[in-house]
Parts: sequence; structure tokens; C-alpha cells
Amino acid sequence: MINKLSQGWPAPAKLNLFLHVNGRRADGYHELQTLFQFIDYCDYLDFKVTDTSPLKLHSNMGNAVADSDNLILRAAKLLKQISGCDKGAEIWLDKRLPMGGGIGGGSSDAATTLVALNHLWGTQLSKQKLMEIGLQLGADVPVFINGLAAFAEGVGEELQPASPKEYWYLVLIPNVHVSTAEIFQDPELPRDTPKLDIASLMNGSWQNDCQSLVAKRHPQVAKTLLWLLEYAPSRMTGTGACVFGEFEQQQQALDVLAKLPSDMTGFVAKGANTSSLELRLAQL
Ligand SMILES: C[C@](O)(CO)[C@H](O)COP(=O)(O)OP(=O)(O)OC[C@H]1O[C@@H](n2ccc(N)nc2=O)[C@H](O)[C@@H]1O
Ligand SMILES: Nc1ncnc2c1ncn2[C@@H]1O[C@H](COP(=O)(O)OP(=O)(O)OP(=O)(O)O)[C@@H](O)[C@H]1O
Repeated sequence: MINKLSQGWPAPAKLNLFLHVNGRRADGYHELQTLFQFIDYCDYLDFKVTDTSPLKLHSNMGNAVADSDNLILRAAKLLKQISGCDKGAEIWLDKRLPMGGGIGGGSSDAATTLVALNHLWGTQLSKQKLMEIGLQLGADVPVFINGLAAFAEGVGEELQPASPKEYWYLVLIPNVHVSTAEIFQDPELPRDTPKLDIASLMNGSWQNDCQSLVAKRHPQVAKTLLWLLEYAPSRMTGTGACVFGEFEQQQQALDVLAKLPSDMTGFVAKGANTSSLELRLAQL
């Protein structure tokens, strides 16, 4: 059972406003160019520091992820190992973000764990060091630790600050789990988009190179995207399954949400170039 403490630490979702796949490296990972923006839709974590070393996680995720695989416990363990900290922690997770949706919930939980425990344990590692540790857990973890919207290259860890317009988004959640690894292993994934300079990318038309393939493999994604495109410029985020449409006004997004067929689910959220985690840190 989750017994939330007084004030939680947010773990916000991200959108990939565009995602280009430029090539494959020898280690199997892909070279990407992508634009990350946060949204104000979050998981929440709470932490209680203990004097002895065990780590314990309470969550409302059910059996979805074994403790040994959970990025929260993996992040906490790694921070303990690297910092030599002998304290422990009890951690509560209020999971709200859909899993396997391409909005980065697992990576964001890991980032929030590293940032919060670094503060609460007094381990005092720099943001840069936390980002290095985060990268060992997933390609998307560093941007969540950095907390600022960013243009990213490499496998997603070479970050340059960016300030895309903070639209209101209607995010739809097709009822399928898309495996990131499976999409990146698919022989039909296009991997040859030329690398462009940041200015051309920011001013060009934004696309997701994984979208056609995911729509082909998962008809539910294709159907959801087609529905949303009737109302707004819309794309997939990450390797899916979630798709998002952009709106100038919150009410426009809410009006479309109200029309959603009963077999679809979604939520409205605001784009944020500074993450809610970064804002929480600034309050300390
Ligand atoms: C596609 C994105 O969501 C864009 O934001 C991310 O790059 C994915 O980041 P992530 O979920 O943190 O990914 P990881 O957990 O590091 O990797 C999952 C799997 O995706 C593949 N992968 C991931 C990132 C990348 N640049 N190239 C890849 O080929 C790898 O096969 C890896 O086994
Ligand atoms: N705390 C966690 N929350 C969610 N997933 C977790 C967590 N810990 C481990 N995982 C594993 O990570 C997988 C991907 O989860 P996540 O919700 O981050 O997907 P995603 O939104 O598609 O991420 P990305 O866009 O980074 O690929 C899950 O299917 C699950 O097996």
C-alpha cells in the first residue's frame, strides 16, 4: 500500500517533439537527433532516509516490474555504490504515467530518485556526475536530471538547451505496449536521416522516424494518430505508443479530449521547458 508522505518529488513525462534516426553504432545503439520537452504530467515519489542501508520501494505498480528491474531501486543502488553512502531509504511511488508509452516514465523516475537522494543523503554529487550515472540506466535519464528542454544528439545524452514553444498537448495512450528495444531492432526501421545542424532542425518540419514503423506494427497506434490528426498537428513521441496533438489553448485540447471515443484514453498537459523536478529543486 502507498502511504504518501507530505510533499512528493515530481517525475515528469517528456515528449520527443521530433525524433530522427541517423544511424546505428557498433554497440547496437542508435545515433539520434531529437528535441525533448517536458510536460506537467508526472509520477510522484516520496523518500524517507533511514540510518541503515536497505532500500525499500512501495508503489501502486502492482507486479508490473520486479524490484530488481525497477529503475528507481537500480538508481538508488547505483548512487549508494558510487558515493559510498551508508544510509538507506524507504521510497514511495505514485505511478501515473503510462508505461511503455514513449513518455519516459521509467527514466524520469530514475532521474528523480538520483536527484532527490543526492540531496537527502547529502552525497553532493554534481549534476554532471548524476547525468553520467543516469546514462548507465537509460539513454533518456540525463535529460530528466538536467531538467531543461533540450536538443539531443548521440544516443540522446549530448544535450543543448532549447526553447520550443510551450504548447498545450492532448496526449493519447493507445492500448498497446511498444518495446523500445524491439523497434530499434526492427529491420524496417529507417536509419538514414541525414544529420542536420540545430538551426535547420528547429526551423524545419518536425517528424518522428519511428512513427510509420510503429503504426504498421501496431494498428491501434495508427488508428489513434489518424483520429487525432483530424483536430491538430500530431505525432508520436519516442518509440510510441503515445501520440500528441498540439494546441494554442488549453480549452481547445480539452474540447477534443471530450470527443474521445470510448475505446481511447488520454490527458491534457502543458509543455514545459523547465521541468517540475527542476522547479522543485529550486524551492529547497
Ligand atoms: C527513443 C527514446 O525514447 C527517445 O527519447 C530514447 O532514446 C529511448 O531511451 P530509453 O528508454 O532510456 O532507452 P534505453 O533503456 O537506454 O534503451 C532501450 C533499448 O532501445 C535501444 N536504443 C535506445 C536508445 C538509442 N539511442 N538507441 C537504441 O538503439 C537499445 O536497443 C536499448 O536496448
Ligand atoms: N519505475 C519504472 N516505471 C516504469 N517502467 C519501469 C520502471 N522501472 C523499470 N521499468 C521498465 O522500463 C520499461 C519502459 O518504461 P517507460 O515507462 O519508461 O517506457 P517509455 O515511456 O516507453 O520510455 P522511453 O520513452 O524512455 O522509451 C517498462 O516496460 C518497465 O519494464
